[in-house]
Amino acid sequence: MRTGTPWIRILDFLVVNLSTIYMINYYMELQMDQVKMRYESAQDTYDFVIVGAGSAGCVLANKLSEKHTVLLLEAGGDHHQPLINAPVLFFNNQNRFPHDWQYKTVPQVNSSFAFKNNVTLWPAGKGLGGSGLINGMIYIRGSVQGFDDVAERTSNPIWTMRNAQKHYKQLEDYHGHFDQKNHGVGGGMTIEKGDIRPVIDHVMKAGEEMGYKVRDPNLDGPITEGFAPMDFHMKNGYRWDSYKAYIEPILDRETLTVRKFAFVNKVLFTGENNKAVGIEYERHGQTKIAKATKEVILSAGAIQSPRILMHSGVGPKSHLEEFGIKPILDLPVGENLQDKYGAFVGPFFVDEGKSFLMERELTMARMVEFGIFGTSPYASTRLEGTYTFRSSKAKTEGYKYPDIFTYIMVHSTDSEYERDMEIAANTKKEILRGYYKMWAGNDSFFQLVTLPKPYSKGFLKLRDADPKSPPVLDPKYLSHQRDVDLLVEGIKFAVKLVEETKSFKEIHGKMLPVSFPGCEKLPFKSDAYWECVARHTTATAYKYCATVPMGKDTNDPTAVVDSFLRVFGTKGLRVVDGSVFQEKEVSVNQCTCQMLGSVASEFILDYWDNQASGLDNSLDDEK
Ligand SMILES: Cc1cc2nc3c(=O)[nH]c(=O)nc-3n(C[C@H](O)[C@H](O)[C@H](O)COP(=O)(O)OP(=O)(O)OC[C@H]3O[C@@H](n4cnc5c(N)ncnc54)[C@H](O)[C@@H]3O)c2cc1C
Repeated sequence: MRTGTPWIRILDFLVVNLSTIYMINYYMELQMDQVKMRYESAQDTYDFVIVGAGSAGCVLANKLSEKHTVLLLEAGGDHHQPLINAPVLFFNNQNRFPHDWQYKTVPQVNSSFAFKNNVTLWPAGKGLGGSGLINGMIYIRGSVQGFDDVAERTSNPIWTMRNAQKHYKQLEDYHGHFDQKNHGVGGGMTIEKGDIRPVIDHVMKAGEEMGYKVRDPNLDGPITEGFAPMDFHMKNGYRWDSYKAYIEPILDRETLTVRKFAFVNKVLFTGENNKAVGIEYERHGQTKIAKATKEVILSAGAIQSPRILMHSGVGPKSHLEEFGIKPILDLPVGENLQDKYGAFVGPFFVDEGKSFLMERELTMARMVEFGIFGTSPYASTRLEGTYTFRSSKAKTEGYKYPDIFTYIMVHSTDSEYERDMEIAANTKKEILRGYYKMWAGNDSFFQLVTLPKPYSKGFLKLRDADPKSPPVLDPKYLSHQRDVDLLVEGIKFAVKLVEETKSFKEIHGKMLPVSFPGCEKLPFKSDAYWECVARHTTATAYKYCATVPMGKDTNDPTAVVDSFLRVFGTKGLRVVDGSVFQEKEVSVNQCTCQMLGSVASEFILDYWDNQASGLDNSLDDEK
C-alpha cells in the first residue's frame, strides 16, 4: 500500500481494486441490457449495418443516419464512468476487463526483452467509443503530408493532405495551446490543454536550445520538426471520444439503432458477385442476423476487421483452408501488420516538484477541484509533451518530413510503479524491482522515442476457427535495421536534450550511470548499449494498422480495399477504420480515424444520392 494521507490510501484502494469495480459495473450493465433486449424492435433490416462503435464507426454512423437507417453494433458495453473518464487513470485502465480486448503479441525475436516471455501487450478499447475509451487522448494529426502519397498511389484525390486537413478541421472544437486560426471551432471533438507539469517548460526551452521551434504540431499544412506541449481529446477536463461526441447526442434519432454487447462473427454474402447482404452476430447468448439493403461497413478496428473478413472467407486462401473456412476471395488480409513503436527511455531525474509524483499530486483538494472545474493533475494523462525531428538518414536522403517522434511521459517511478507497469506493460518483475523501483519517490520523467515511419512489418493471422479467439499478432518489432538505427539516434538525442542543455542544467537533469538490466556488459551510453536498451524496452505507441490496406487495384499485392474502401471482389462491403492505412504513410491516430469516418461518409452519401437521382455514378463499384 502507498503510505501518506488517508486520501492517498483510498485512491490506492480504488486503483488496486479497479478490476473488481469494473466487474461489478459490467455485470449490472449486462443484466440491464438483457432486459432491454426483450423490448427491442424486431427489425433486422437496415440500409447500413456498421460493425464497431469506435473512433471511425461513430462518426460514420452519425453522418449516414442523417439520411438512411443505420444499425450500429458494438461488442462491448457503455463503460463511460468516472474511473475511465478521468485522464490521470489512462495508464492504470489498460489491460483490464471489460473495456480492453487485452491482445498481446507473440514472443518477439528481436525485441521486448524486458517483458515477460518477450511479449508486448496490445490494449484496444472494447465498448462504445472504441479505443477512445482507453487511449492517451493526445490530439495529434501526425504525418498528414503522407496523405498526398496515398492520393498519388491510389490515383484518388479525396486522399490529398488538403482534403484530409479540411475534414480534421471540421471535426475540431479547438481550445488548445495554439492559435485557433489553424484549427476548427464548433466541431464535435473538443480539444483542450490538460494539466501540464513544470518539466514540460524545460523540455520546450531545451528544444529551442537545440535549434527547434516550439510550434503547433497540427499546423494547417505539413507537420514540421519541433516541440509542443500536448493538447488532448477532452471536454471540461474529462475524456472525450467519438461516442460521446457523435452518438450520445443523437440517440433519439429514429434512423439510428445502437446495440451494445453485440459481437459480430462474420459477413454474409450472396450471389456470384459476392454481395454483402448482412452479418451474423451474437448478443446475450443468442445468434442473430442483421440485413443490410445498401452496405455492410466494418469499423471494428485493425485487429477485428481483418478477423471478421477472414472468418467470412475473405483472406489468404491457404490460411483460411487451414481452419476449414471456405475461401470466397483470396486477398492479403492481415499480411502487412504495422504499428508505431519505439523504446522507453529513462528515468531522467530532475529537481523536486518538476515532474508528476502520484502521492504528491493527487490530493483530495485537487480531486475536488477536478470534480468542480475539470482542472488539476487529475486532468493529466501524464503524457504531456512531444517533439519530432528528421534523423540524419532523412537529412542525407533529402527526406523532408520528421521520422523520429518522442513522447514526454512526466510520471516519476513511485512505490506502486511495479504493480502498474506489470499490469499495463507486462514488464518482468526482476526489472521492475531491480531497476525502476530503486528510484521510487524521486522526481523523474521518461521519454518514449518512437518511429512514425516504421520499416518493420509483421502479420496478423487467425488462431483457430473460433471467431472469439484473439488473432495471432506478430509485429516483428526491430526486424528492420533502419528502425534500429533510427531508435538509437532518437535515444541519443533524448539523452542529450536532458544532459547537455542549459534549461535542464537549471533543474539538475540527469540519467544515473546505472545500466539497464541485460545491457550491463556493454559500454554505458555507447550505440551498442542504446540498441540493447531499445531491444529490451520496445514499446507500442498503439497505432496498429495496415491489416486491410487500401490500394489502387489488385495489381497492388498488399491491397484489400480500393480507394473508396470497398473490399475487392465484393459488392456492398467496405472497411472504414485504422486497418486501411499504413503507419508508414500517415499516423493512425484517433483523429485520423475520425477524419476517415468523415471522409468516407461523404463519398458513401454521394454514391447513394447519385443512385437515387439516377445520375451517372463516378464511383464504379463493379470491382
Ligand atoms: C492504449 C491506447 C492509447 C492510445 N493513445 C492515443 C492517443 O493518445 N492519441 C491518439 O490520437 N490515438 C491514440 N491511440 C490510437 C487510437 O485510439 C486508435 O488508432 C483509434 O481509436 C482506432 O480507431 P478505429 O475506429 O480504427 O478502431 P476503434 O476505435 O478501436 O474501434 C473499433 C470498435 O469496434 C468494436 N469491435 C471490434 N470487434 C468487434 C466485433 N467483432 N463485433 C462488434 N464490435 C466490434 C470494438 O470494441 C471497438 O469499439 C491509442 C490507442 C490505444 C489502444
